[in-house]
Amino acid sequence: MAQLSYVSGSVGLITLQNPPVNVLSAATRQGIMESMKKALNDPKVKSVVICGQNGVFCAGADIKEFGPNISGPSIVPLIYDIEVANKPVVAAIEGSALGGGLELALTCHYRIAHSKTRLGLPEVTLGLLPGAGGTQLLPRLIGIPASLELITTGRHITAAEALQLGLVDHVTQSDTVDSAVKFALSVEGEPLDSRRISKRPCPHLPDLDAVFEAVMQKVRQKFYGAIAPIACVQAVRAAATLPFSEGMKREQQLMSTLFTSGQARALQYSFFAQRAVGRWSMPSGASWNTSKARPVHRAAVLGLGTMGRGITVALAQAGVSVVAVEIQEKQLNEAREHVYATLERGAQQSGVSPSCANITYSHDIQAVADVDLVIEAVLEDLSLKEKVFQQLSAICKPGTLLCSNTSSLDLNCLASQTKNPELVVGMHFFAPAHVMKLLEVVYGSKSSPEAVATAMQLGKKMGKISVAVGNCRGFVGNRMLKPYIEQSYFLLEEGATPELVDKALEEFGFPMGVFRMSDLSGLDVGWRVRKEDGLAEPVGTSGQITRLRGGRRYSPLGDILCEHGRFGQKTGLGWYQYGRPGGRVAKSDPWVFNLLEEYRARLGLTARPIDQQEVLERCLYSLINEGLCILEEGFASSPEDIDVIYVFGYGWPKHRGGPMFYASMVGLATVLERLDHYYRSNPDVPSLKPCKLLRQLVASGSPPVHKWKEITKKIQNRL
Ligand SMILES: CCC/C=C/C(=O)SCCNC(=O)CCNC(=O)[C@H](O)C(C)(C)COP(=O)([O-])OP(=O)([O-])OC[C@H]1O[C@@H](n2cnc3c(N)ncnc32)[C@H](O)[C@@H]1OP(=O)([O-])[O-]
Repeated sequence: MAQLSYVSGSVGLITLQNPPVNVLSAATRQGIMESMKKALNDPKVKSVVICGQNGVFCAGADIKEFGPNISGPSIVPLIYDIEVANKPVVAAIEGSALGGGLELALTCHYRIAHSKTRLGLPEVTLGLLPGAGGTQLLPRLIGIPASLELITTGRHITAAEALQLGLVDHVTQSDTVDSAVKFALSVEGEPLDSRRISKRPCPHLPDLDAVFEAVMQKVRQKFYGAIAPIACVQAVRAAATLPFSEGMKREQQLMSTLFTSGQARALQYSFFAQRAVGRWSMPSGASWNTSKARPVHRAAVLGLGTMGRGITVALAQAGVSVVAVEIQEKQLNEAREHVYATLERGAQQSGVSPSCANITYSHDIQAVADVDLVIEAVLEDLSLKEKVFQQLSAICKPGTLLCSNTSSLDLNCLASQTKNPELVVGMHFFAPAHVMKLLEVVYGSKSSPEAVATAMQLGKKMGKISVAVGNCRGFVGNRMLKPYIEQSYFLLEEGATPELVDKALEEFGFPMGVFRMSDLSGLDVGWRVRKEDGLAEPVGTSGQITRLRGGRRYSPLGDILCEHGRFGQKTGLGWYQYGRPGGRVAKSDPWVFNLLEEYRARLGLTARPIDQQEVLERCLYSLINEGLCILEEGFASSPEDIDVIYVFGYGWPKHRGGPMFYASMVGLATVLERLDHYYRSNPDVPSLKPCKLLRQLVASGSPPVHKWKEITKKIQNRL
């Protein structure tokens, strides 16, 4: 797991060998310890170089080993043996040096990095802090402000930025190990005291208290409810105010609290869940390892509204050549400018040249004739989309994949309009499409595994986290949102205000509560769907309001707002007031309070006090219940799929893992008991009726999330 070899006469070369990313597993730690000892005791060795196998230095501690029973030598003493070594130790960094991997490099006396390396201390994203001395060493090397930024965000930086910050000594474009070995030879015999970072004082900062206070405030706001970023600030403060050994003790204290926290478990679960969704499967048994993706060199985007523009940007940034088609000339010109400006901005931020050359524009649908894949992003109207799919099927070369960005329409209807329904899949992006990480790849009843594999791979190329899901109404994300929104309306009828509901959800950790979010995305979107479904009926002058539609409880409150032209931020009025159309700052609106009072009076409803706990239980547990139904019905293949969708597409707080993980943390029996309770008092709300899978999971002793699949399979086999 770590191998010592001898090069250039006097250099001991220690190579970490733990594929794929050389994490510091027990065996690797043992290997480093033994190799170091051997190299330092060998009189022939005058200097040491540490590198990683296969072009990766080290991705840090082995997250899989985290738990109460870690075996093998612990990291801290191991890497400090390196710092105190009396022979120069040089880190040859390439690929990644992250977390414990960067801490290992920090205890080396010199750091040589390849220009393509990414470095960082991402522990905070796993609910931890850099607990192998990172919080004490980094500030001594690069100063407090830069360390605070890197440690509290976990951001990965380039080698160029690392050089600028003084984190590495030299950046090379050529062979890293060769460069490090040459460098090691050049420093053999030189004094090492000044190279030991722990011996350095932390650079002085005159307004220390003010800096820490400001950062703490920022962190509390930005990572609302997350404990790790706060502990990170506290640990760096220890570096600024205490001697090294005392600072290390403080780091360990803070780390031990985080290590066993529920937030750390949730974030580490999420780390593996993000990777697990790539191992997708379909109910037919087809899966990622039996299906081959086709190459996509040239793609087309059809319809250049907000979504189409974002998708064009994302494709171009991924290096895919794009044909962007918009029938309306004015819209096409606007889109061209918008896409160009977005690419320019993105290029400025990332320091690379913009990818505008990759895009050609056309107002003629025939322009898609020779592309490998089309993403349709026209208006969300079934008959329009059906027509477009008929045209695409006639125009495109044989084998072109036809994808729809629909967020809710039946993919099978679109596929049925084409000659080759097996080539049709959904690619449901989230706005803004070039920013949001999530992509739902939707397979219909005829989609081929090859088509799914291609869309999944293209998503990855675009930097998305792609999740394969089945073709049910609203797919996974929007389907689960429906009962969540429905409950929030019912809560208003019963006595809550938009402010109360939003506060409960925002304190839970959502960036926006349900009403602020509806105002942002536009109330008219849901209204149009409800009208198509025959649910939204005008209240009319008679003032007759029916709260039971199709045998289910229904709240027309959202429809009433739309009838008053209150579509949210874009009209300046929605559940809140925004001062002007397009305004962003939500203010309470007495009009809404009056509406609610009149509405309740008209229906003879008495407002009752509603607390935040009830808001959370009703909104979140009904959403969780829907997620479990989706699993039961096989439209998602694992709880990880659902959790990743919610964290990366719907603002579910990362440190709560996702709805399925959260349910298991709360206790499935509790979720079941509360749903039973609410369903008893609301028998006309089917989404509160606990699903079979939930009952089955509780009856099976509430197994952890990764074991749910066994029970889901049993239910599906019985269905
Ligand atoms: C006192 C202690 C203080 C220190 C704490 C730490 O260091 S905390 C750690 C701080 N470090 C981090 O947070 C770094 C986390 N890692 C990363 O950010 C990325 O993996 C990468 C950028 C290194 C490579 O990206 P890429 O897209 O090329 O590849 P990929 O992402 O697909 O990974 C390939 C495989 O390796 C697996 N695996 C990876 N890392 C770890 C790990 N640390 N552990 C275990 N496993 C890990 C990953 O699950 C996947 O396995 P699968 O699914 O094939 O079975």
